[in-house]
Amino acid sequence: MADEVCVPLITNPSSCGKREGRTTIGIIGTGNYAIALSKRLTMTGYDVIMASRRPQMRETSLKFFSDCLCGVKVTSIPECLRKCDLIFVAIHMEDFKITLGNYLEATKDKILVDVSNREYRYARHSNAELLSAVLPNAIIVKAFNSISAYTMEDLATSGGNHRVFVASNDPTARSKVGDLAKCMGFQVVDLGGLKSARYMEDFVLKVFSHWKIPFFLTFGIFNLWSLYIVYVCFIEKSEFQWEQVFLKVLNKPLCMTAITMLALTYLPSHIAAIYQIYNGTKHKRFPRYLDTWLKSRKQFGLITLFLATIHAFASALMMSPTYYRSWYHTATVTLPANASLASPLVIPVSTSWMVWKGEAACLVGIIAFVLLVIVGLTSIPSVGESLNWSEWRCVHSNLSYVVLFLSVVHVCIMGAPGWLKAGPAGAFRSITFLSIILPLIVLFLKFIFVCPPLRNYIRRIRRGWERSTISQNSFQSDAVEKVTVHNMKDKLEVTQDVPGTKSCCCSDPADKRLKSCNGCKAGVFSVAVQCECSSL
Ligand SMILES: NC(=O)C1=CN([C@@H]2O[C@H](COP(=O)(O)OP(=O)(O)OC[C@H]3O[C@@H](n4cnc5c(N)ncnc54)[C@H](OP(=O)(O)O)[C@@H]3O)[C@@H](O)[C@H]2O)C=CC1
Ligand SMILES: [Fe+3]
Repeated sequence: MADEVCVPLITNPSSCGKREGRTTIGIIGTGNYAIALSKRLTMTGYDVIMASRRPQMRETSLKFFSDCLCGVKVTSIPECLRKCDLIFVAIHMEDFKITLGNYLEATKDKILVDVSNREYRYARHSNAELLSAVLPNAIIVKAFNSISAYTMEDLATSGGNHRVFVASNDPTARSKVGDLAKCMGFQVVDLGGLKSARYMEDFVLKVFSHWKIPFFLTFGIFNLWSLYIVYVCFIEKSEFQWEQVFLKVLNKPLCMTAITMLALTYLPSHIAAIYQIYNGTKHKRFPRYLDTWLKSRKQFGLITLFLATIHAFASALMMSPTYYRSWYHTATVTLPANASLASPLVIPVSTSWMVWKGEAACLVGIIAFVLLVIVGLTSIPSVGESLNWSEWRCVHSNLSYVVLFLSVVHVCIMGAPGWLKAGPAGAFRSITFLSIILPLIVLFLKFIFVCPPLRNYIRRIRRGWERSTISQNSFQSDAVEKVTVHNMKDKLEVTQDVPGTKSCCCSDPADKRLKSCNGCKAGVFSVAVQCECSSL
């Protein structure tokens, strides 16, 4: 942070009014955002001039409403533009032309910071570009639009987003505003030219953008499991009463959806690994679906936690021999023979003692749930930031698989006795068995990828090693053979004057990666031959 930019904070309120020699920042507008900005700038140690269309009237009302604006002057817009070189434009986009359109000369070479937001997404031009068109002589910087007035005013306690994106076509102005934002206590992200303002304005209008796909997928999976469970429990077996649908029956698809979502949280990283092994590089982009899936893993995990929590509460509420008969011991009550009973009547009665199955399923379920909560807690930014990289990796790469494994064990304990009774045909159709297929695939992939040959191979790829580079190097180091390669549309022209087998290389102009060439078989290539290139 440059010293000349970052002026000291005001620690003594009596220094208000004695601020000679300090940078003065202008703010056009006297609304909520302008007030919040002026408070933060004043707290940071800047002098502030607010500009209003009716300065006298606004000065009185501002003094009346806010006692924190000591020393902030309210002037007319032309005076503010004359006195300040850096001015925030804290008015609505619709008012740019009508309020500022006449100040073409006054804004010449002034840095105007546009903080405005739009009401709708996907506008053809950003507000900042519009301001730039209204005031072509000014240097427009887009910044602070993602910071609410509340966060701006009370940075220490609001807990909001503290990242300020900055965009401008003028790099000096961009860094000046960036320095100012840093002095105000924000983290700065430089987004380059003013075109980025479109993204900045769109970004604040997105509503739970990362949650849509995970939410709809969860909804779909939950409905599929529910339909299957309703079919099995009500149509096929008539096992339950309709009045049990709210807790006992819905608890099953909740559990199944939770374990499926947990598996889907970890599956994309394995698919990514398969892609990287197939491509022999980490520098090739993943397909769009995988990219989105990888970015949504946190949402998948949090949805799992949400479903698992409901499942845990619902199960705890129903924990009785009435609901889970097979989890409890049964005792027998024998009625002696009498006039109406020829022989003694033996009636089985459930006791409140659990059998091993109930106790084991509860224990494993509780451990899995608590560990899942721990994994979920580390996805809270403040908790995650307190972990170092190894700790974070340990939680998300190892502990989370322990959760998946324990969840599978939990389901197996509940389902296995039934599978044995039902035989292979019945077991394959059971709800418990079907729900662990995907988690087992994920655990199997994890096992494969932690085994040394593949683990080392993926590690090399992720550290930048490329399979095609190696084949190129070995090809180039073979100095005896004279091979000339002409890269033309996936075709290779080879001239070779040494007999024997030669695997040659060519590059694919489309993806700029080297590929192996299968066309060069054994033989003497005394004339140029053409061969097709294919991926390794
Ligand atoms: N509030 C917030 O949390 C955030 C706001 N922003 C952006 O900051 C800007 C200001 O927002 P906010 O302070 O909440 O809005 P307000 O409605 O509270 O204030 C707008 C101000 O614009 C001034 N103004 C200038 N020209 C006109 C005009 N022609 N018609 C009406 N008013 C005019 C007015 O001041 P006067 O009458 O003294 O001239 C008025 O006080 C907006 O572009 C908004 O998108 C960005 C991020 C967060
Ligand atoms: Fe369970």
